[in-house]
Amino acid sequence: MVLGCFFRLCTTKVNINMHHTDLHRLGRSRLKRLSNTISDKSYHKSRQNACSIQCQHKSVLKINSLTASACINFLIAQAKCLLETETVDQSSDCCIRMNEKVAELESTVFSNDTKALWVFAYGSLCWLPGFQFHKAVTGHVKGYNRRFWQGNTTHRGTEDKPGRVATLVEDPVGSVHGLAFAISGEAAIPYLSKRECELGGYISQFTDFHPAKGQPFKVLLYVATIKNPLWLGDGKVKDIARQVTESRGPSGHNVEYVVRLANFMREHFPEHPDHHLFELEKDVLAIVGEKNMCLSKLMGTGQGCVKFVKKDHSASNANNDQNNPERVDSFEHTTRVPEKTLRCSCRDELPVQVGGSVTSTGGVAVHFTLLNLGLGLGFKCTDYALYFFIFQSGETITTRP
Ligand SMILES: N[C@@H](CCC(=O)N[C@@H](CS)C(=O)NCC(=O)O)C(=O)O
Repeated sequence: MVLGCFFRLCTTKVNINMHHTDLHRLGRSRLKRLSNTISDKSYHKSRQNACSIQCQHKSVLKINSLTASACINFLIAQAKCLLETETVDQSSDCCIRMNEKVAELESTVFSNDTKALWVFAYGSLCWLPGFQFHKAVTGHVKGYNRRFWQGNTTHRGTEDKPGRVATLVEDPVGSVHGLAFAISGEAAIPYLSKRECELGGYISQFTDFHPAKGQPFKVLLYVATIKNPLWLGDGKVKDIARQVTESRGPSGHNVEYVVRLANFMREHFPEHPDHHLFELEKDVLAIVGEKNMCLSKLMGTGQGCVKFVKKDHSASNANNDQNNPERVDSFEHTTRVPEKTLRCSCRDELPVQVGGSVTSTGGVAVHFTLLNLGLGLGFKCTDYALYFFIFQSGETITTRP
């Protein structure tokens, strides 16, 4: 069965002609038969120097359609980024570079036991992911330190008064703790590309993630490097703190960003203090006090923020095959999911679970699990498609508030 997706890359924009219903139709058959090994079958240099890559599945793999669409959109984002940086007469190089991306993605997604595309969160993504995911685990990446050396004019600052947000700076002996999300759904990658790359100046790259328990696996991380126009670089922590207390953007005050991240790190990684972050938070709160600013106002309403709790695996671990240990320290959404959106969790709770959700791409889905099989019926407002899907037992289908 061919998972056909065809996208023509032109020098100015990327069009995708992906058959949504195909994805869901493919999702209807057992997910295991779904393949998304993507390899470029052919590319050609056209008059417009466009580079078109036809993707066709190469082998049967056990992954689900949500991951497939996340992967396809990741490739599209990569191709768009490549084309924007490559001069137009290098479209053949662009396609060769795309092949490398395809191979990297293939090894990344299929080398982990969840057959998912994982994203590492170390800044606002820890408390404001904003995209659909079906697993979240704690852990760390090596070779970096977290630093507030990236400027921001689209979320926590303005052009006149840029704020400061987190990025990773390379350090051979450094490590940064955070969350890895197994993302799902076609909206996740375009959302992250816009939020992180287009609006934030970050670039995406793969690195190894070391979960609290289990083998390392590849994650996609978004990092702002010295080359991006918003880079502010090193500075005295007190000066950075002053800048933070004077910056506010469309997503809220810069103080909220620092304090929420510090709270997240204290709660989930008490044994791995981030001294740069905690010193910055201390100086920020000192200035807030000196200037008699109202912290609760600076912290905003918390709309969209999520709080993670460690999932209690004791019950399910008891009857788990020791050879197939659950990834412990995994997290699950807590009750910050709005009332109208029920969570459907298929994990060993009741034999029958009914759930409803508004999907992140503007669809409405009713889903229920019967024993270990997840069935769902949904209507996607975006392309007026009625779709039916099944999902593997054990996945927690949650919808971002
Ligand atoms: N990529 C980092 C940093 C992401 C980040 O903080 N991005 C900022 C600036 S582009 C953002 O999205 N902020 C949203 C907000 O401040 O509410 C992460 O994994 O969390």
